Amino acid sequence: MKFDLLMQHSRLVIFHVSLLLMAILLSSISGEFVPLETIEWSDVIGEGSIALLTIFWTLAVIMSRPSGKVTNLLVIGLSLVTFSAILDLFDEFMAPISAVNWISLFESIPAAIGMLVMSYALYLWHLEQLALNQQLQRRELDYRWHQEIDAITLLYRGSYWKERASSLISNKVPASIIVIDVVNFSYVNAQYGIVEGNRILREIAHLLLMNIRNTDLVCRYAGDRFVILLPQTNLQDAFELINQIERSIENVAFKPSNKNVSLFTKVKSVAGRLVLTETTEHTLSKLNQELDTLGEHAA
Ligand SMILES: Nc1nc2c(ncn2[C@@H]2O[C@H](COP(=O)(O)OP(=O)(O)OP(=O)(O)O)[C@@H](O)[C@H]2O)c(=O)[nH]1
Repeated sequence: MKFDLLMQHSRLVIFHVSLLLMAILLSSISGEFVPLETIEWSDVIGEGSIALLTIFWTLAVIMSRPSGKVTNLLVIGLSLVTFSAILDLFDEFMAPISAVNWISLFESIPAAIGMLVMSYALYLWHLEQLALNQQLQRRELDYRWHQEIDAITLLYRGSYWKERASSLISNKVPASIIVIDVVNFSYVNAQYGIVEGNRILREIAHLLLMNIRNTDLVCRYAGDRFVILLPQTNLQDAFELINQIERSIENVAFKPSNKNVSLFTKVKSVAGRLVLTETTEHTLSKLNQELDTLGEHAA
């Protein structure tokens, strides 16, 4: 949960607190306190828990989600349910002072509307999640392991790649491998600083993702080195992909911030087969050695 999101959603916070206060105010002007011995404490615990939990869920939504329609609708729906829950709770402590218990009319209607609004919000959330899953597809092969995500490029780390490659070996799925290294990356760091270097690594990761298919997996291997797993792909297609990747990266003009310059980056790459009879470490180590001895494609 991020507390800065609480500030960013200040209007939603004000809306939720206002409804909460309005429910307390309405309850207090519509009735008078009943003697303690007539209170049903089991009802108080049940209804109080609902009120507290809806407040907690609202806070959780506000502190976890970015601004937008889904967040607004979730908070509006939850606030209406909280409103009804507070009226319901106070109902246990107060007896109506007028003949018509108009408060009870308010008890269920906001909750019903709130549930409808939340159902629509959850439907939109589902659509949003489908779009996010699509974006994630080329970042994860067939299962999610969030602690293995590299914070700079948001790609999975090499260990995840090895895990997925070993799984292909166990299932005897043929595959090709590409290892990519940014040429002269230490120059970028020295010239523009580590923060800009990180940004360029992130941009290169995006370009790599753009170049691969949904069935492929690209991971950050280490430093300025990336590794791609291409299931059911022959070596010729892997070399074709290398060509496309190298061309797409060398044609992009990166713009380091605060400098009016364009930075062109190059990568060098090698491709090989995933060998079903040896460990992924061994195959990768051979490809890394080949990459280290490779003459730079860059000028
Ligand atoms: N900004 C940034 N730099 C990193 C990160 N990890 C490694 N590096 C830098 O990447 C550079 C890698 O250096 P080298 O392995 O010599 O590679 P190179 O300078 O690209 O040289 P060649 O590969 O021979 O072309 C070093 O300067 C590291 O400091 C990182 O997470 N962020």
